Parts: sequence; C-alpha cells; structure tokens
Amino acid sequence: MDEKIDASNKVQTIQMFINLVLFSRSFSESNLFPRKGFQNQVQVKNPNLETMEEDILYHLSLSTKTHNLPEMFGDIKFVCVGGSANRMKAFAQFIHKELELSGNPEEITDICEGTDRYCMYKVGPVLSISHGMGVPSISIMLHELIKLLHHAQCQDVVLFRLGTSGGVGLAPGTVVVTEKAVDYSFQPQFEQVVLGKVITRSTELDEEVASELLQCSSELQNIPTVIGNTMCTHDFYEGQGRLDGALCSFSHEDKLEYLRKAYDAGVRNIEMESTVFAAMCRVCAAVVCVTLLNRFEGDQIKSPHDVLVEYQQRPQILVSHFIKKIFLFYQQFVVLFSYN
Ligand SMILES: O=P(O)(O)O[C@H]1O[C@H](CO)[C@@H](O)[C@H]1O
Ligand SMILES: O=c1cc[nH]c(=O)[nH]1
Repeated sequence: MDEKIDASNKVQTIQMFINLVLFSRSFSESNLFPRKGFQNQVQVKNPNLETMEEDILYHLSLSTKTHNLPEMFGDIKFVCVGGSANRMKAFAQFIHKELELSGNPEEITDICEGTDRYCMYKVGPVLSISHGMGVPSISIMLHELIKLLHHAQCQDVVLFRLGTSGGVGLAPGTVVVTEKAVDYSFQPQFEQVVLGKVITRSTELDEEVASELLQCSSELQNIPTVIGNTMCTHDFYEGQGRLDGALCSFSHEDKLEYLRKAYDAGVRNIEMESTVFAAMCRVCAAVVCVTLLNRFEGDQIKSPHDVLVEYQQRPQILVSHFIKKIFLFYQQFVVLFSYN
C-alpha cells in the first residue's frame, strides 16, 4: 500500500515537473523575457536606464532611491490591469479571498496613494493596477510598470488586462479572450509617433495563456467565453462607429458596414487599450474583456447598474481561476520538492 502511494507521488511529481517546464516555455518567447532557461527576468529595452542613478516612476509615486523595489515587488507573478480604480481594488480584494491569503482584504492599501493618477494593490503574488481610459493613459502606466517589474527583478510574470468592451455580434455579457489585438484597419499592429515618424509594433499575445483561459471558462458556470480579435480604437464614440456622440460624420448604414467588415475580419469586441498593451507586454500577456452590449443592436449602454457590475466581474472570476490554478500548482511544487 505504502509503495503504491510512493509510486503515485513520484508520478505526480514528474507530471508537475513536466507541466511546470511546459508552462515556463510559454513565457520564454516574450518581449519582456529573453530565453534564460527557467528563470525569465522582466527586461526593459532601453540602455539609457543603465546609466541613471535613480529612476523616478513619477505617475506611480515610486522611485528606485526611495523604495526598495525588489523587497516590495520581487515576488510578483501576475499583474492585472483595468481601466477603473474601483474595479482594480475590488479585484485585489477578490483575489485575496480566492488565494486564501492571510490578513484582512478590506485593509489593503493603495501603494500609489501619493498620486491620484493610478491605483495599485499588491496581494501575495498578484499586482492589481488601474490604467484609466485610452492608449496614452495605459501607455504611461505600462512604461512605469514594466520598469518597476524590471527594477524589482521579477521573474516569470504574466500580465492580464481585465476590461469592458462593446461586442460585435455577441450577446451582452460574453467574455472575449483576445486572439489578436487589431487596429482600426483590423491589422495586428500598434502605431506610435516617435520623433515625428510613425513606428509600428506587433501586437502578438500569448496563445497558450488564451487557450488555457478558454479551458478555465469551461470549468466555471455563467462565464460565456469566446476567443476572438479585439479592435482597439482611440475614441469611444465616432472612433467606435457610434451614432450617439456629440459629433457624427457618418450614417447608420456606414456604421453597420464597418461593423460587418470588422466581424468578417474576426473582430468580436471593441475597446481602447488592447493594442498598446499587447505591443508593450507581448507574448506574456492576455486581454480578457466582457462585452456590455451588442454593437449591431445599438450604441447606448442600457443594462441596469447591477447587471453591468456582474458583467464586469466575469473577467475577474475567469482570470482569478487561472491564477489560482497556477498559484496552487507552484505551492504544491514547492512542497513536493522540499519533501523529495
Ligand atoms: O473597462 P475598461 O478597462 O475601462 O476599458 C474600456 O472602457 C473604457 C470606455 O468606457 C475604455 O477604457 C475601454 O477600453
Ligand atoms: O462599447 C464599448 C463598451 C465599453 N468600452 C468600450 O470601449 N466600448
């Protein structure tokens, strides 16, 4: 009997080891992590940083001189970002309970309280940060976040954007895990003006994390989830083909024609940050947004407040299920290896 248990423990250990290797491999092709075997440290692609005595992360109200970043953040494995400060606080409290961490989730404090630009909460291995609305706002936060993870010597980090969006041909409340983040012309690219010239960056995301998230959704109830392309725009109204803004330069037919073209190009939802998020975080990242309405059916978001709150929780529940799986796996791995 004891021998049987021993043998099954060994099989389990080997299986876990294989899983861990496979999982680590999925991180290793990222922009942030050069291949360094098992431990992939978050990298920045800017040689100027090496020559700086101090790096002030102004909008996060943190600095390499005034804060011990490795001590504060070195154990981060998951970063979750989303537009609203309240949502990201609620997520931090939710994941605190889900991971059964010690301490009172109601007492978590905003690490960035020195600034009202963004809020940031750390719960165990998870960092939850708000980014505001649109590309410029998230881009500033991501520059400072990626430098923070680098200065803190974080390894094997996965980043998630937990957001809301307009659905394209989907029932409201559907969660879309982004396959490709595309621009207004449905291309998987992010254009940025640098020194007066347009540069283009790829917006590839982690396929394995996306399909693992789809798998997670099948293990949960009431989280209808699809994988599809996400179109990122620079505006909520005309930029997303809405007829109800303060300005409107096109007809109802023009709008439907554009949405149909988007649908045919694989677009299933529209939001305002995915391309820059993907371009900056690359293959160690996933975008998970719930749809608040079906854009073929209208432009105004009419669902009652409690329905919208429940919809917003869906990406949080899905991603927390994913994190919990990995977190418990790592914990078991550490326990098994300390006994073997
Ligand atoms: O739900 P969040 O994360 O704020 O994202 C979506 O909602 C905002 C518009 O209402 C845009 O920022 C869009 O990307
Ligand atoms: O239609 C929508 C809904 C939420 N967020 C967006 O960007 N668009």
